Amino acid sequence: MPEHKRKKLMALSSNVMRDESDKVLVLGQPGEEVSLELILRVVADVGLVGLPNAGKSTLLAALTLAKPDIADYPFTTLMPNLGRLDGDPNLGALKYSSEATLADLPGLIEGAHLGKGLGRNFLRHLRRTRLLVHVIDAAAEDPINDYRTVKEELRMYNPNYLERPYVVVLNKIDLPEANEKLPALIQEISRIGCRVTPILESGGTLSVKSEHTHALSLVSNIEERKEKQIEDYPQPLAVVGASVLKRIGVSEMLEAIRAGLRTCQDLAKAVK
Ligand SMILES: Nc1nc2c(ncn2[C@@H]2O[C@H](COP(=O)(O)OP(=O)(O)OP(=O)(O)O)[C@@H](O)[C@H]2O)c(=O)[nH]1
Ligand SMILES: [Mg+2]
Repeated sequence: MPEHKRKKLMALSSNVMRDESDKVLVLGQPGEEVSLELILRVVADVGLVGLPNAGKSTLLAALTLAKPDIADYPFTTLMPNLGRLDGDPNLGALKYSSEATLADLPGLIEGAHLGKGLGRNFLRHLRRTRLLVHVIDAAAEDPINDYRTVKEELRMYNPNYLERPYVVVLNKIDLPEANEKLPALIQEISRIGCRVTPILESGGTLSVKSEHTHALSLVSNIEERKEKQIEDYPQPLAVVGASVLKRIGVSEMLEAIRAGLRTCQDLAKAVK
């Protein structure tokens, strides 16, 4: 380095010194240490939710090429699994617009929003989904209670999740205990999300309104100030019985999911 440049450099910095061979050395500055926690959120169109062992991973494997672990014990899935749903071939050239990514999440249990089971960590993965699919083991002792538990956990984590369009799959109908109660379950689940709300009409007469939750905006202020219960959120777009393991009702289920995705697209267009 020419002498004049070296002088200039030394004048500019207090951290400059020379070694024996007259080389200019610039002293290092103290470094900075940072520890970063990066939070990953998967981007999927459809989120599969349900209690452990309901058959979420089996469903993902039935509809996509994903190969998630499937086993007869709870909490088989510890991290979300993703699978790609092919576009609907009936749509011809529009086929690709009907492709979707499905996320199979770990099972939820009561108290998950407080950290029980696998906790609330994976619930964030639902944030960017457009459609939810509730997977219920219809052969379980009390499937309605299981369904309510999952909805309640979603509500406690983020009430917006209950506003999201959803389809309910009553799984394991190959088992006689599920098959027998299927019609009653479909009826009961379709009803939840459709509270019969007494409202005061403008004339002051009391009437009963059994419409979609959004009608609640009409309800008196006192009613509105109360915390929303799961009955006050939208009804399912569809409730279907299936056995994803034995491939019974899978095409009907797929049609319900595709129709749900179309509804989401229409809703998104309407908002734009
Ligand atoms: N009989 C019957 N069994 C099923 C059906 N679908 C899934 N199973 C079984 O139910 C068990 C649980 O299935 P998984 O797909 O691992 O359930 P999961 O909801 O992903 O469970 P977690 O990952 O623990 O939340 C497995 O033994 C499956 O073979 C079905 O339609 N009928
Ligand atoms: Mg699983």
